Amino acid sequence: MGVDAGTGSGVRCRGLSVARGTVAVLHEIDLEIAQGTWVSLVGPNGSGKTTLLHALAGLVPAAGEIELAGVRPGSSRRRAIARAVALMPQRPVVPEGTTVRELIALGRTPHIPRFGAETRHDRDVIDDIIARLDLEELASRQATALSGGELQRVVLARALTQQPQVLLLDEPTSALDIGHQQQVLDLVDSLRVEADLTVLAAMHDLTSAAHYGERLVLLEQGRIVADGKPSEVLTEERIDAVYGARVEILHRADGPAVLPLRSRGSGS
Ligand SMILES: Nc1ncnc2c1ncn2[C@@H]1O[C@H](COP(=O)(O)OP(=O)(O)OP(=O)(O)O)[C@@H](O)[C@H]1O
Repeated sequence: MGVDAGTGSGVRCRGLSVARGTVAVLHEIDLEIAQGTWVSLVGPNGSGKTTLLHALAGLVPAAGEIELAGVRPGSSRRRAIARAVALMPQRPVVPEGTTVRELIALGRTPHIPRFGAETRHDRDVIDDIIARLDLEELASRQATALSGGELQRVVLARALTQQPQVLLLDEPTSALDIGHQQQVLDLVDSLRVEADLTVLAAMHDLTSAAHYGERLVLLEQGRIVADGKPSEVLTEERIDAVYGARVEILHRADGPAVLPLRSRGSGS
């Protein structure tokens, strides 16, 4: 069965399954994301969020049909995939001896012809993203000497200079303070609007996931167990059943907020 035409620059997968060794990690995932939409991917530790993002990016072998922005990770050329799709990994690999600017500039690689050099346009894209993430003061530093939160913003900058049509984010704010969390999520959202970018972001903070994603996809043990508007997916009963967590959902105008509750009898 082929993937239907017409995903535009969105994401579509059908029957996506991934096995690690003999263990099935993702089971027949069907997912369709319209171009320009932000979908937040949530689920407990080990539910398969990273594996799904890596399978969509073509980094792990997967069975099933996958198409992102018109490319198929299993059969398209690496360069074509890299022009269409950027992944911000949870655990970035930083080459020794690389400055922050050099690391960010790597995002332009798929746009620079082989044996070619950075053009004025490439430099403008890099400078714009560096400015929008307030990274100017870090630009000449060694990337290996950054704090966890600084590195996370630099790795996002690299993904953004790639100017992808689909952006896959793996817990993009896990190391960031609350101010930088807002800065990063607001920047991604404004780029989504400006460039009609499609965003799939694995996030543990359910409130942020609900406020930025117009849709939430909830994974549990490698299967999608809920997919819909944040207010539909995030119920107290479901969070208890899937995460084993007691929470209160606060219904706010800009989306549900998830308040963890201290268990009765804990503390003094
Ligand atoms: N290379 C691997 N070899 C064996 N098992 C793996 C491998 N990579 C992932 N897994 C297993 O696959 C399952 C899904 O892992 P994955 O990292 O996708 O989950 P996750 O939802 O991103 O988790 P977290 O929220 O903890 O980051 C886990 O049980 C994990 O141990």
